Formats: sequence, structure tokens, C-alpha cells
Amino acid sequence: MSAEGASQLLHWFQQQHGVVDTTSMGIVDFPGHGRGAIALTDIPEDYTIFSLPRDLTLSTRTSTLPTLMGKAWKEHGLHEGWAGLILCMMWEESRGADSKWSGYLAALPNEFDTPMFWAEEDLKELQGTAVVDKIGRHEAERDYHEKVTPAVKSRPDLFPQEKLAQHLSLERYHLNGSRILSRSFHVEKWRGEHVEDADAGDDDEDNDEGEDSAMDIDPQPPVADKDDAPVLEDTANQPDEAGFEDDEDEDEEDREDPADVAMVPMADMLNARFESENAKLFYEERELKMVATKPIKAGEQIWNTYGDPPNSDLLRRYGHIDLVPLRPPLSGMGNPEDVVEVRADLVVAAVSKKVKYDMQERVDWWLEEADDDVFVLRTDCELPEELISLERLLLQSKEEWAKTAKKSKLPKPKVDVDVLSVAIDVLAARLKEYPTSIDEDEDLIKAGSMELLSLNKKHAVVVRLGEKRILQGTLKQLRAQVAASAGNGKKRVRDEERERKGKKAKK
Ligand SMILES: C[S@@+](CC[C@H](N)C(=O)[O-])C[C@H]1O[C@@H](n2cnc3c(N)ncnc32)[C@H](O)[C@@H]1O
Repeated sequence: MSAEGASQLLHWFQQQHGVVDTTSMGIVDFPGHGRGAIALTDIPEDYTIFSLPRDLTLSTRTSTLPTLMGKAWKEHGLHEGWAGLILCMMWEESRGADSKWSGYLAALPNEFDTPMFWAEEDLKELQGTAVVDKIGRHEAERDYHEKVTPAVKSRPDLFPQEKLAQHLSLERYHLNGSRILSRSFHVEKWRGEHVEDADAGDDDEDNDEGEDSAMDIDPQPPVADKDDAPVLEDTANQPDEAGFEDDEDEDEEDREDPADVAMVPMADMLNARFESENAKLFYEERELKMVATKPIKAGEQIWNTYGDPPNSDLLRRYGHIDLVPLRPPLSGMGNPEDVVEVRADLVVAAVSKKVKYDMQERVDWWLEEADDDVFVLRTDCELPEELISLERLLLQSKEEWAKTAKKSKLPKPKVDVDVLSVAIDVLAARLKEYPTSIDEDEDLIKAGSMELLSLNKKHAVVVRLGEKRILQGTLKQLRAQVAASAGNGKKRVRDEERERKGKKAKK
């Protein structure tokens, strides 16, 4: 952002009753991070860097569009998912200077490095990773055609024909969806707050679509009692831009009320880096405050947190990745919060090579009882207990299986050589789902080569390599366990032999 752009945003913010200490904080460009906030003086812990009135946040609660549309808001399904907020943003932008948020919307990015906007050729580089199936382009487009387009057509007074191409196109819909995905906050109504218009999609019982905002917010300023301030939301598990089909299984009560998803001017200028947070947004009855959670030295970047997600989610939602030193058993640079997903069907396939009976009944029972069809491995390289339990279930003798089904209890996650051997086959099969090997990826990102890669390709290689290293690390541990138990087995045979010979000699 040019110095002029930053000063225009600050000017607009102050005009709208935002309060910012411009001697403490500036907005500058950080190479590779876009714009960000910088400390201009030493900032002490608990200092309020800026604050804004709640009505300066942009959401389906604060925009007047839902009220203007009345009953049609719900009739078009705009109270569910992000379609309503995206429409509010497109409508506010189409109003130009008449919109209260014109100065803010003008400062929002118009381009993203997220896979949602990648060419097919770059997307192929992500094959095998957790990103591909979660991009959500199809679901977003369905919402655009089924909810937004009919709503827009029904109100030419609000959406005049001459504004449609520039402000209400599918392209603008995706762009605003990505703005929400990478910049929104979870802002709940203050308890006792007046409900404006029950028909305008604001009532709480309609809380039935799963989507989360991009960043954390706390309900009290830390000054009062920092350690007890409850964090309202765990942002580690983030869903898609719109439609959110991948969250179908999420519990209803865990789902975020779409009206709580809010764009928060100025707060969304803060970047984030793994475990670097030094400021956080807190809310009070009438305002939101960005407060330093640590002392920040002059010249340092002011970092928020995006919940330290794995690189697959960072890339999908924000378009960047984190690279920091990994902890044992892994080494090198990566994201310590990385994960790799392993589908249960790989477990079924691996067991089916070792047994002769039909497993369908057990699989159906598992899906009913455990409801786990994807297992998540982390950088600690431990086998998930649920995966071990499924293996044990599938390996049980007919008699054991009959008992399990009768007791309705999942098998205990105990490993033995059979379980280890199946797990090795599962992870080896999972590694084959990536089109390249670990060595090939390491070659691509070694010093001297990485600089030759496009940004998208570099991001894709880091994401897939992060997942593969977890698989490789876990395989290493499993093979070591097999070797140890084989060693124990041989020792046991030797001991038994010695004992037998000893008994013979005595006779
Ligand atoms: C909430 S906005 C922060 C402000 C943003 N940099 C801007 O220029 O408007 C989130 C976006 O900032 C960028 N970003 C944040 N943290 C980053 C990091 N550690 N490395 C690279 N880019 C980062 C990503 O583009 C992300 O989508």
C-alpha cells in the first residue's frame, strides 16, 4: 500500500470515530507480507493500539441491506452461510461514497494468492494434500447462482442494471468471499443487545450453516484479568469460503452464526506468523480494541494470530505459509502445526490384503459408532488412537468381532505387530497419493532452486512436503517399533530355548 493509501485509510477510520494512536502504530508494506502494522514507538503490554465502535464493523447486522430487503432476505437463503455478507459487501461497494465503509472497501485487496484463484496447472501441484477438496469453488458458485442472483434480480431498485457487471459479478463474489475468508473476525452480539429486525436474518435460531471467521477475538480487554479472559473461538479448524460442504458433520452447536462474521476495519491490517502474536482484538459493549498482549519494540511488526493453522489451511485461506524450525522427531524448516489426513478407506484396503472375510458389516458399524472416516496425523508422528482402534476392529477374529458388536464398544487402541504392519502399509499407500517423492520436493526447495519456483509452486511444494514428512516420520517410528518387537521376540525365543535346555540338563 502506498503511503497515500495508508493515510487515506487512517483518515477514513478516524472520520468514522475509530481511535488510533498514529504515533504508536503505522501501516507499511512488509516485503512478502503485503501491508501490516508497525510499532513506531515502544508499546507496553496492555496498551490499546486502536479501537473502533461496533457499528464500524461490516456484517449482516450493521449493513442496512438485510433490513431493506425485508422478508426476501430469508426467502433467498441469505441468512445462511456467507452469501448474505458477501452480498452486503458487494452492495456497499456499489454505493460508492454513499456507503459508510467506502474508505475501508477501497483499501481491501483485489487479488489473492490462494488456490481459489490458481490455474489448473498450479492446482495439480497440490494433488494429495488436504487443500484440493476444500477450496469450495463449486459450493460458492452454487450459492451465487441460487441465492444471490435471484435476490439481486428481484430488487432492481437496490441493484440497478448499470452496476451489475462492475460490482455483482461472479468474479466479485469470489473476491469478497476470499476477503471474508482471510480477514473476518467473529464478533458476537453484546448480551442484551437489541435485535433490529427478526426478518433480516439476525435471529439466533437460524444458526445452521457452518463457517468460521478468519481471526480470533476475545470478549474482554486483557487489562482487567488477562488470564481468565475466555477465547470465544478456536480458529484452528477452519472451513471453506461458502457452502461449507466439508463441514457437514460438524455439530450444529459448534457452527458459527453467519451474523457473527464481521469485517473489522484496521484490525484486518495485522499479519500473523507462527507463535508471534503480540496483539489481540478484544470486545466491549460498544467498541472493539486492539490491545498489545506483550511489550512491542519500536520498529517491530504488530502481529495478530490466525490460530496457527497448518500450512494447508494457511495457504487455502490466506495465501501464505509459515516456515519455522520443526521440533523433534522432525527436523528442518516447516510448520509445527502441520497435519496430514489419512482416509479410513486406506485402512480398509490395507487390511483387506491380509484377511479373507468380508469387512462391510464392521465398516458400517465403525461409521455408526465412531463416525471417523479421516484420521489426522501431526508433527509428533504418533499414530492416532482412532486409526489403531479401526485397525483392531478390522483384524478381530469372528468371535472377538461378535463380542465387540454386542458390547457396542470400540476396540482399545493397543498396538501389536499386526497393527503396526497394517499401519505401515496404510501410510506407504498414502505417500503414493502425491505425484512426487520427498527427495524430489527437497531438491525443488533447496537453496538455489527455490528462488526459481513461482510463488504458487513454492507454496504447493512446502505444503505437500510438510504432509509427507509427517508420514515419513511416522513410518520411521512404526518400523522402529516393529524392529524392537522382532528383537524382543527373538530374545524371548532364545530365553525359552535356554530355559528348556537348562531343564533337560537338570533331568
Ligand atoms: C488480515 S490480512 C493482513 C493484511 C494484509 N497483509 C494486507 O495487505 O491487507 C491477511 C493477509 O495478509 C497476508 N499475510 C498475513 N500474514 C502473513 C505472513 N506471515 N506471510 C505472508 N503473508 C501474510 C496474507 O496475504 C493474508 O491473506
